[in-house]
Amino acid sequence: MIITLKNITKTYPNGFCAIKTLDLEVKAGDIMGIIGYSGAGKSTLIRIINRLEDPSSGEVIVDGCNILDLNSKKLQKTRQKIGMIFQHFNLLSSRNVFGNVAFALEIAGWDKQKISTRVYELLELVGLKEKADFFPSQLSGGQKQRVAIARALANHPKILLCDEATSALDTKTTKSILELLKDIQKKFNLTVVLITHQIEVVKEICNQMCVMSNGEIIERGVVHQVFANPTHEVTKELISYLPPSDKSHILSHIKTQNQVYKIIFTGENADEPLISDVIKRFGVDANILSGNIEELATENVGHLIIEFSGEKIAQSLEYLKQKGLSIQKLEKKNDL
Ligand SMILES: Nc1ncnc2c1ncn2[C@@H]1O[C@H](COP(=O)(O)OP(=O)(O)OP(=O)(O)O)[C@@H](O)[C@H]1O
Repeated sequence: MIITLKNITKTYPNGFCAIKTLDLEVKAGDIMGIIGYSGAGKSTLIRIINRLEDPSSGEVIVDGCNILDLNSKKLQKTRQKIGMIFQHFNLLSSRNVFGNVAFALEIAGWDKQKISTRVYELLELVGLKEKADFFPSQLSGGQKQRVAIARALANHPKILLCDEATSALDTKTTKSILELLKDIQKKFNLTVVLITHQIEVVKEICNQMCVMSNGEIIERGVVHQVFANPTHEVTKELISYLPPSDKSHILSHIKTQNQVYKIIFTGENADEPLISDVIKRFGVDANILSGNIEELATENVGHLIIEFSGEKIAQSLEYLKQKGLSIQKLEKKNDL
């Protein structure tokens, strides 16, 4: 294990207990997602891993060393092996992109020439070589996070801690930052620990996950196993917020045969077994490719994407239309 937390507790000076006895193990090369609602204790936990926060009791073993035993000089050295990125990027506004990344190397005592080579190497890695002279105020959120990632990687860390790294970003930028994190994890065999309140972040890049609630880990395991069989109510609720799944498999059906339809039903006809009805009546086959129900403020709206086969598809569709369902044939990507 590259990170082991044993019997950790944390009570803040005001007497608030943010972490009640907690154990955590992270294997080298894992991408561990720690998810939970606001106030669960996630930030406190991740900050304990690099001792930005000291626990009230317990042990923090990073790469074989109990970091609670280290004096400040040795701790600083160890921290170079643990990069960190934050929700609000924490860049120095008075320094340009180059200067922000160089800062981590200056502190670590690198010589000037080596700093320059390394900074450009890092900016290349995060796709920002052309922006070396820009100041943080001239960058988008996604670009700022790329600078922060470059800075976090400067000293060749073994571990990268991400504190809500995508929470301030829009969906598309979030995706690109998660892609970048995935790539660099692979490239450098990094161990990544990320905290988030967004379940899609865990789904997108983590292989291991822990769910936190009220200062405790209430569920943990391999991501696909927890998703397949969540046991705790909080986990079930978090997973229920996942947006509808990836559409690539539907696209492959659209390409290979053109009897794919989107069927939309609203509140009043949602409860009738209309699909099994048409299968029986018209002898068609219906392969359900996706389905979801959105609970809107006024009414529930359901979408089914179905691939039909059989002789009487036209009659089946006519029947469903008469029952009040809206039907749209899917012929290309943009129809989805
Ligand atoms: N310095 C502090 N002093 C007292 N209480 C604190 C301190 N920092 C955090 N807390 C409390 O500890 C609890 C856990 O906070 P923490 O920030 O770790 O949770 P979180 O899961 O990261 O939530 P969020 O996503 O909102 O930051 C919260 O109730 C918070 O108010």
